[in-house]
Amino acid sequence: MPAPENTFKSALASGKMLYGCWTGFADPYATEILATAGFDWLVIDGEHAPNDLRSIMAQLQVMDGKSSMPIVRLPMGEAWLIKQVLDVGAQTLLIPMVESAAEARDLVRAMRYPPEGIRGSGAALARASRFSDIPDYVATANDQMCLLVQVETVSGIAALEEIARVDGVDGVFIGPSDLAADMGHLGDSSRPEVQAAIEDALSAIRAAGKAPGILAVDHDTALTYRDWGAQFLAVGIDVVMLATAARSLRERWRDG
Ligand SMILES: O=C(O)C(=O)C[C@H](O)[C@@H](O)CO
Repeated sequence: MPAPENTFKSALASGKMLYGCWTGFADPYATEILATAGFDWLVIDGEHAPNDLRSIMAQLQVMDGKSSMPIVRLPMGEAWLIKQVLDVGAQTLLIPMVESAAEARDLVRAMRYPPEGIRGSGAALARASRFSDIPDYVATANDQMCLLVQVETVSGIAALEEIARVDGVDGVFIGPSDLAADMGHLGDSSRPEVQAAIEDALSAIRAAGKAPGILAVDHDTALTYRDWGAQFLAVGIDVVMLATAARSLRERWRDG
């Protein structure tokens, strides 16, 4: 029995449009609710949400068997972190702040067992192998790994084509907030020069034969990014949805 199919990787390769949502509560109960909404994918955010290895694992557990496919974002692309999160069952990783093809190649190797890579072989006790219930897990896991790199700095954009063409990079996510910040427009990704950079980047990723991804919580902006070629498109953040709805409800009763 081989390693479980990475259905997100398969869907990405099919070219299908995939709509996603960010999860930031770092709680399996909230993620389980979100997984009933019908999104194609959910990001379990280990960069900007208070997640740790156990909370990431708990969210992977509640997503098992759901139609929404999990993507785990790590705070940085460190090999030891990648080893741990793959062993608890992640198959698709989103790694922020990638700025060179060399970094991307290192990430590909960190996600794969030898000889293709350096992933430590501890599958015997790992959730990923169903605790050794998948006897040929180590022999088949590499093919199910899906790497999404985030390009979100001026340096990263300059190296975008080389990064996208790295064998083993399945998709490139453009981070509008961090890119705007690095371009000198902290907090404002709507600036024309930032938008131009995003449009060119999404096009270049497609030209390299890889899947472009991005996030936009504003509906019209998300439509624009889809028109510009985004294939895995995040259209919401759970924390923002709750906070916005709660404040709006209270405002409706402000004057009784
Ligand atoms: O730079 C960005 O934009 C992203 O990487 C997405 C954000 O990190 C996401 O957390 C929403 O703010």
